[in-house]
Amino acid sequence: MTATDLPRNAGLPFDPAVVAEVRVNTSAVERRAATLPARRSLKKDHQAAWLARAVSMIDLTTLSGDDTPGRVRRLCAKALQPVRPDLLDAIGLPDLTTGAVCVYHEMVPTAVDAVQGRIPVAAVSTGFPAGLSPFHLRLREIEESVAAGATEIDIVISRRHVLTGDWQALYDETAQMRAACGTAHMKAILATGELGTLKNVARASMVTMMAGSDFIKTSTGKESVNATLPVSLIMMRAIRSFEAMSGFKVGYKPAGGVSKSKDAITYLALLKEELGDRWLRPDLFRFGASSLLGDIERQLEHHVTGRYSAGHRHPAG
Ligand SMILES: O=C[C@H](O)COP(=O)(O)O
Repeated sequence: MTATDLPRNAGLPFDPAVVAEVRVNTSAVERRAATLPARRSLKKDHQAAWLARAVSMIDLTTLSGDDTPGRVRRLCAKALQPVRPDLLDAIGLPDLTTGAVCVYHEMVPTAVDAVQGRIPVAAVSTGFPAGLSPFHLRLREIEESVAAGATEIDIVISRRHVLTGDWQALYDETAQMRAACGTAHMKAILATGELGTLKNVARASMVTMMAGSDFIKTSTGKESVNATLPVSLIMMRAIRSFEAMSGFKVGYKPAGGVSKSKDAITYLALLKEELGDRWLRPDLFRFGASSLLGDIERQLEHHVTGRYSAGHRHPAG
């Protein structure tokens, strides 16, 4: 598990008033998100350091039907040494690893063996990505992933509970999943691209945090719309409200489609502005990404040598 000095989110009893009070000004959110990529709240001179920071917060992911132990071992090797040592030396950084690796349940033993406890192994459990397998089997899958050595579990919520407004059912389901995780940290994937409205994203964020999620995460990477800036703004503000209400800091994980260094920097700038510096650490922030690392390594090489090399020289897995 990632080192942290923070208490885990113990959750709060379900309170329908919290859901009823959620307000979202969609056009203001969209306007603010649209201005972000152009702004420079992270200084350009510090870009290499920010990119290295981003690497330390990647959940390096492979979630494909054709995953093999060989692919997962390569992914883990990359996660343990994500940036070439000569580049790291040149930017004056010591050791660097990604935040975690993220794999399907069946690949957990391979990943656990490959990372040798140096970084956490996260498993997507609970019938990922649709989350429509029988509920008792979803709980069982969590328990088996934890027994196999996963110390982080990325669960998927039942989108229908959001779409039908059954907030109590969403709370109960999430709380039972959190209990099944035991000491493993739980990231609740909202699949925001399937929730219809930003207001639903805000409400689902509050309910899954009340139910004890350690992180809230945007997407499986399999929806037609995955992480976006407006959704991130909404989820970060929900995290801020939840902290004000409960005293607990919950982590944030945008996932799916974040593949460029400049996008990663934009997310970090938003995070810094909305939640502050404490969130800029792997215990409170992760990128769920399969190809972002390759682009960051290219940018770091450019920073050091002034040249770009071909993307295939920096394979992500
Ligand atoms: O959680 C992680 C996502 O599945 C990765 O999505 P990506 O392949 O678009 O980076």
